[in-house]
Amino acid sequence: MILSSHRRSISRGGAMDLIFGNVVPLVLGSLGVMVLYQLLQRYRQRAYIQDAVVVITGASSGLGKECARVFHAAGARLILCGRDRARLQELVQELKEVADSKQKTYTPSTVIFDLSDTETVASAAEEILKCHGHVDILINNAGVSYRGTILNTHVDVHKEVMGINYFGPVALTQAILPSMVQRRKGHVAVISSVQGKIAIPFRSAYAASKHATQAYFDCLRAEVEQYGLEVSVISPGYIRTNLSLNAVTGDGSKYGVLDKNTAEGRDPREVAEAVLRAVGRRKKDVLLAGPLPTLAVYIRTLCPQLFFKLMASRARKEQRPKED
Ligand SMILES: NC(=O)C1=CN([C@@H]2O[C@H](COP(=O)(O)OP(=O)(O)OC[C@H]3O[C@@H](n4cnc5c(N)ncnc54)[C@H](OP(=O)(O)O)[C@@H]3O)[C@@H](O)[C@H]2O)C=CC1
Ligand SMILES: CCCCCCCCCCCCCCCC(=O)OCC(=O)COP(=O)(O)O
Repeated sequence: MILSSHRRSISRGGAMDLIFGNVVPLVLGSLGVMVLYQLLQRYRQRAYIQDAVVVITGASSGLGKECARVFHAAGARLILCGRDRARLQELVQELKEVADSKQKTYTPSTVIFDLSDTETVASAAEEILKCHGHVDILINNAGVSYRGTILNTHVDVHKEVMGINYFGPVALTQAILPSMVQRRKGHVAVISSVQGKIAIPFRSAYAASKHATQAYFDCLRAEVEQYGLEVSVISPGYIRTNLSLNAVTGDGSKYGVLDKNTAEGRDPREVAEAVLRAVGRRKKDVLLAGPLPTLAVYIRTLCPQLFFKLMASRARKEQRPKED
């Protein structure tokens, strides 16, 4: 009896030795490595953005405006683009007044142009390049959404949405790209959408433009890696902005409604911070969405038949009240 209790205490002692001698140092060591890795990542992210020349399209409102605020606070030399000179100037004034003792910040420049006019996009790109002689990071953010049934949508509306969301960013990217290739340095980011990965009913023009965006920038990433350039496709879910208010409908008129999904969407500031992290960490493809849209993306890939059924039932349900 005494012997067996002695053996038990020896084996308990052995287990304690194992835990304190091996497991605890291993766990603490791993935690330490993780913390160090995180600190290093944060340092690299800060260094990447500080002093970088960052172009943001659609900076006059919503996510673009918040991106301007967070990239400015992170020390970027901003070039803010949009159609509305007065609203961009107001933002520049606001940013000028924000002084941070810890971070060196710069007064942003502005370039005014309409993305749907590809002729002016080329001259706008020249103006952008003249600001600091080069561009480090181009963030293609501007965009417009759409509401309507395919049956009642004029083909010109599809062209309008593709013009702003697809051909505009393509024209701007291609006008700036040669200078990035020449320097063997540069980063092109684009704000796509969950709808660049799945297509939902009554969003044909918008979802098509975002799918095209995803495909174009995936091709670009593959083609420019050899020159040391980075490409990030960022795909958010609903964000609390004016996107639904500004959406176009099938006849080309403005939708003008703040949808419930948009009103209850993520805070644009939070999304802008996630964009800063994604760009700072040179992420190639980021889905910034909740569990349900993320599940929908997986179902579309792994079980397309189920996805198509779900979308058809969604279309029937959404249309019923309007028809009644
Ligand atoms: N809100 C959401 O739920 C989501 C948004 N996104 C994407 O985020 C991006 C930003 O949209 P968000 O901030 O939400 O919406 P907003 O409507 O608030 O902002 C859109 C911006 O795009 C600019 N823009 C629109 N048309 C043109 C044009 N022809 N030429 C130049 N600029 C133009 C607008 O400028 P102006 O002020 O002159 O109209 C505005 O600054 C878009 O690409 C959108 O698809 C992605 C997922 C979800
Ligand atoms: C048996 C399992 C069932 C699981 C159900 C999953 C199906 C859920 C469908 C979810 C659809 C999500 C759509 C998300 C759309 C979105 O976030 O879009 C972002 C935008 O770009 C918003 O633009 P909009 O103009 O549409 O407001």
